[in-house]
Amino acid sequence: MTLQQTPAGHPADAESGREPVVRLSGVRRHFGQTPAIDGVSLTVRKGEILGLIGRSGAGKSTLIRCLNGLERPDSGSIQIEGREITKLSEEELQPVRRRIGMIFQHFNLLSRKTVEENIALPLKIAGWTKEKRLARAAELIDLVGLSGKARSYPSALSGGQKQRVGIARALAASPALLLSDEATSALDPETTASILELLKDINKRLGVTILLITHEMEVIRTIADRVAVIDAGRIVEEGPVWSVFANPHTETTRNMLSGIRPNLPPHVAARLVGEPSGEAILGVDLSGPDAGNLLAGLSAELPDGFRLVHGGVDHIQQQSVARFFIGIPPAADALARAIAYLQRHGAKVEVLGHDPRHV
Ligand SMILES: Nc1ncnc2c1ncn2[C@@H]1O[C@H](COP(=O)(O)OP(=O)(O)OP(=O)(O)O)[C@@H](O)[C@H]1O
Repeated sequence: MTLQQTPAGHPADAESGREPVVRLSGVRRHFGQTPAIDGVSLTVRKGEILGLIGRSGAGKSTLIRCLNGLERPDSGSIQIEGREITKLSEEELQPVRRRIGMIFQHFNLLSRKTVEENIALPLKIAGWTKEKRLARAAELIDLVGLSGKARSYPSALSGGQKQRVGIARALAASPALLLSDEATSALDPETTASILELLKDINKRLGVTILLITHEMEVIRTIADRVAVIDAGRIVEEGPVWSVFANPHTETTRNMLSGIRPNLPPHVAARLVGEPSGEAILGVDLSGPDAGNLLAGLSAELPDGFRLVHGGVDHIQQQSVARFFIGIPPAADALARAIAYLQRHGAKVEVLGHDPRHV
């Protein structure tokens, strides 16, 4: 069994003590026979970053539209800061929408307005005076690292800078929730990293709650506290990011993780056979403080040693998450000893087959 420890002081510890900003319960939305959202229950708590990940067509956009009242669910409950929104009129929805700041994949900036005007726009709509709007915009321009760009137009900005304007605009009216809809999907890896760092920094410094919708696990890995996986309109898995990475329970999650989690190299997998012939190839998963020392201990346990085929130790939310593929030589009791040792240390072990090339 893989250890399921929660690191001391991690946000997940305090989760139950924090009030929900968003609470969905049994939300359904069908389009004809197609269930876009099929009974989703999900809570985003104050101050956390929840990553919602799913493939194209999984139901992410429909969920966002239900959250900001653009779409009404067929059934179920949606609460924003404790207020049920599913039955509200258009007019009653306005103040609720102002509690949600949104950032978009293509930034949605007004090209004829300057950076400060774009940022101040939600405040103009909310009735702030010009003086207050510009003071708030100046504060936010500094916060998102765009000092000196107040009078620039979007066309003079890079993609990353445009998204910084989008973030500042979303934060202008101090929303309860920042809803990020594929906000880094149009950016290169380096710019993505800097935008995610900014979001994390804002979350830490201002305590802003973030719901991050993405189809990229790397985004979740970089900044989320918890992850929920959506597939065909249902939440199929949910938990602290390190825990879901260490021990994904569903095929959907494993597929979404496949690009960033070590896998047995295909050329090795192709030559594995079932009958004991040559090295036994083991898949080993372990998370927690022992993960980094596991192989050193195994080598002391096996007089003929073993072969590291692939894998390593990852560090997610200050947790060590190890995933190795190792070859155990076909010596007398080596396989049984290796499995006993690994399981004694809490690792999840799977015999994947035998490699006749290594005898
Ligand atoms: N207005 C609509 N009319 C009919 N079907 C719809 C409508 N909106 C969404 N759907 C269907 O609902 C399902 C979920 O779609 P949705 O757009 O919410 O997924 P998604 O996860 O956001 O996908 P993507 O990442 O590609 O935007 C899909 O099968 C889609 O075809």
